[in-house]
Amino acid sequence: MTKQTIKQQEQAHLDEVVQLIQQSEQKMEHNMSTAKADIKEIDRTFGDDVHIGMGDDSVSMAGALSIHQQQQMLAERNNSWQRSHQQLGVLQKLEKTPYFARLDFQELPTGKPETIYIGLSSFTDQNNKFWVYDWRAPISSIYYDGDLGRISYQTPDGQQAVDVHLKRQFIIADGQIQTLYDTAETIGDQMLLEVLDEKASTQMKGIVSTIQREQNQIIRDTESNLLFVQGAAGSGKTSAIMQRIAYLLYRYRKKLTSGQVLMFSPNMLFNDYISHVLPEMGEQNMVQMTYLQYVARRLPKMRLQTLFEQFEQTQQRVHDPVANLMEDLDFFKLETNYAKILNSGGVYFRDLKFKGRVLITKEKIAQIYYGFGPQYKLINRIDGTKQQLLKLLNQRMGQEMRKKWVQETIESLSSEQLRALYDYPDQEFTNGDAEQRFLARKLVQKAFKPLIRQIKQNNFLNITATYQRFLEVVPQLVKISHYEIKGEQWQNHIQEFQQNFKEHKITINEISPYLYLYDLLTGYHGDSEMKFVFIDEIQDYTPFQLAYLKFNFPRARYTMLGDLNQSILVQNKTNSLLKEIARLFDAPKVRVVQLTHSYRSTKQITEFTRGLLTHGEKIVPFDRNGDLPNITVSADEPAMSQTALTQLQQNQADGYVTAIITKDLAQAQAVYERFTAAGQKLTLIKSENQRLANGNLVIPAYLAKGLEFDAVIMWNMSAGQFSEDDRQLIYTIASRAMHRLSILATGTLEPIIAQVPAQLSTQKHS
Ligand SMILES: Nc1ncnc2c1ncn2[C@@H]1O[C@H](COP(=O)(O)OP(=O)(O)OP(=O)(O)O)[C@@H](O)[C@H]1O
Repeated sequence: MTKQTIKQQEQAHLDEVVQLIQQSEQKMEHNMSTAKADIKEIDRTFGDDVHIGMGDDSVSMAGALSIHQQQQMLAERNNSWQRSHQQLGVLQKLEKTPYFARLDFQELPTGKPETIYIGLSSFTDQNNKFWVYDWRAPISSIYYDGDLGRISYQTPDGQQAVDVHLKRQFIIADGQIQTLYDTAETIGDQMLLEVLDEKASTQMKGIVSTIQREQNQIIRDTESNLLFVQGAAGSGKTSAIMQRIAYLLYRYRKKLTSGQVLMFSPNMLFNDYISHVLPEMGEQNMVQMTYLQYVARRLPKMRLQTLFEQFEQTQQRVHDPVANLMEDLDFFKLETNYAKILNSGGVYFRDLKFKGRVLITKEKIAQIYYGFGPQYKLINRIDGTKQQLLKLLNQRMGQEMRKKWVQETIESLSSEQLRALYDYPDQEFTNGDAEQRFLARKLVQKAFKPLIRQIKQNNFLNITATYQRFLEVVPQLVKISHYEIKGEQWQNHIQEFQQNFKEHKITINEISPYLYLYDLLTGYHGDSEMKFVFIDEIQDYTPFQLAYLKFNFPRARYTMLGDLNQSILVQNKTNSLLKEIARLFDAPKVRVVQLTHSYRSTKQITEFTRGLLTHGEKIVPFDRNGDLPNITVSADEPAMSQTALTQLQQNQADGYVTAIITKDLAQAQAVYERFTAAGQKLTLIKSENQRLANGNLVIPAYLAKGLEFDAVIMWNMSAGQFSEDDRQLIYTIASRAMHRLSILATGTLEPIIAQVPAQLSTQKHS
């Protein structure tokens, strides 16, 4: 059959499917309008009935019954409307692109030949005939996993073998087949090439139709408790986890809600970037947060270091042994063990005060807390203390009732306020004294309420003093010299913590151990509702933070993704990170997947960026061609600006949107000002709270994390700007470019860039 005839036949099939989808849409619209009319009708009758029932100030029995029935009907109709509305949304998407692949196969050993089509979601007609299969259905996995021939796939009843005869891919737009490929007849992946050649946008794209085999393992993994994905820049880690979430929501659809899936992402800008992917696939978004947000909301009165400050600090910090210790898994363990010591001493308390007076002293509280026997755990101790304190408070009630303020308050109350204190109107008392006592008790009870709340919320614990004490004894618990920390350095650290605390500030390194100690003391066991936790850009987390997350979501299965070549916030530690994390999980349930292919950039850009790394051998570029990266070394800054401007205009003429990426915010700001003064329109991205704008941007490196752009201009890659520790930062910046990469410098080029083999780029001076 000629390609043309095949296309005609496929178009005829597509037309049939589109028509059926349209019929289904009409049915949904009809359902919606009936539901709407019913709702209106019920509303009207509902109103009438209430009116009838209101005759004697209370609703009659008959009225009440029908109201109840009608409310139920109303809810049912509303649900029906909602359901149809949602299904209509899916159908409307499906109508434009009903499917992207066709498979012809035969179940082995004795099945009949079958043909199925695969799309974003399934579509069945009135007779329950499947016209389109959801890409997440078990059978669809043969599209992603296999070539032609014999292959088996996992069904709910076990493995099923099939013989695949045909695997056809389609690009369909608005119900028309643009192109189709039979994968056996193409070299490389044509469809992938077409998709990757497209322009970047401010929203991440779904990759359902071109998921690669190595990515599919990640998406469909249901066995691992820790799935650790190491992948080069642009290898589709983030894309794959978005698909994985959609897959899990489908696979466990009755048991898992999107609220039980949590994703930690590098910054909020990135959250915005990926926020459309799941809704596009007809699923709700998971819960999304940054680590900073997660910990900061536990201490709302403290000011936590921002991402910006954290980045600037990492830049300045050459080698900080104190931070190295505090970021370590050993420190987490040390703290865990310290909790045992706290059973015999070391917990500090606060006085419980009432109207400026100390009602229960901290010494008294300590006596209660440590009065429980050694068999008590911290959680029992705190519970026991709470109970005793509440009891004590109750005993103090009698004393308090005799205080002058009580009598004075009673006298000052209006008769209305007094009435509000009685249990019921016209309450009777044996005599005036009894009434006075009753009122006094009521008043004191009311006044004690905040105190009771404080007790229940553990406010009698002095967590800061307890934490500080912990820091003080650290040198007795561990040889800090092993971490190259001098006694004096540790003392300085404690003072810094104290000083910060006075100013209501806390650093990112301190907040996790601080909260962990609080959790240990109060017996918090974490949120066991969360079923799946995803952590993107894992290389920017410390082992301590990861251990703390694991503690917070003890029943969750974890997917962690990262590129150990791209760590920009944590230095020196990345190689041991995986080993350290794996120690937190059961070895048989840990799976490590390496993604080696890089899809984002052209072959030329990937080969160049690979050259920036000392261990970049494992990165395999996708065979998509473009210009060699161009490097221009200018004599001075004005010349560099001019080169940037010319490049920007060239990119624009070629239809590429450009991001100028700078080392830090100050430089981004300077570029922005200079370009705006020269009349060039540019958006400055200076905070993660911003939205990504369309058009050309200037953005500091730490905010460009995880994003991608048609063209990237790396600003000021001059010698002296960076240190050897910044190799990963430079790699991260360069690997944001999809189609074109330009590198600018003044004077001498940064050595890390200069050592990349000369044939991988073009170079000139200006
Ligand atoms: N299977 C695929 N089909 C089509 N496009 C893909 C596929 N895999 C990755 N891509 C594209 O490659 C680009 C990079 O993907 P993604 O951002 O997920 O990579 P990443 O590994 O998270 O990168 P980084 O670590 O550099 O941020 C995106 O444009 C994505 O759409």
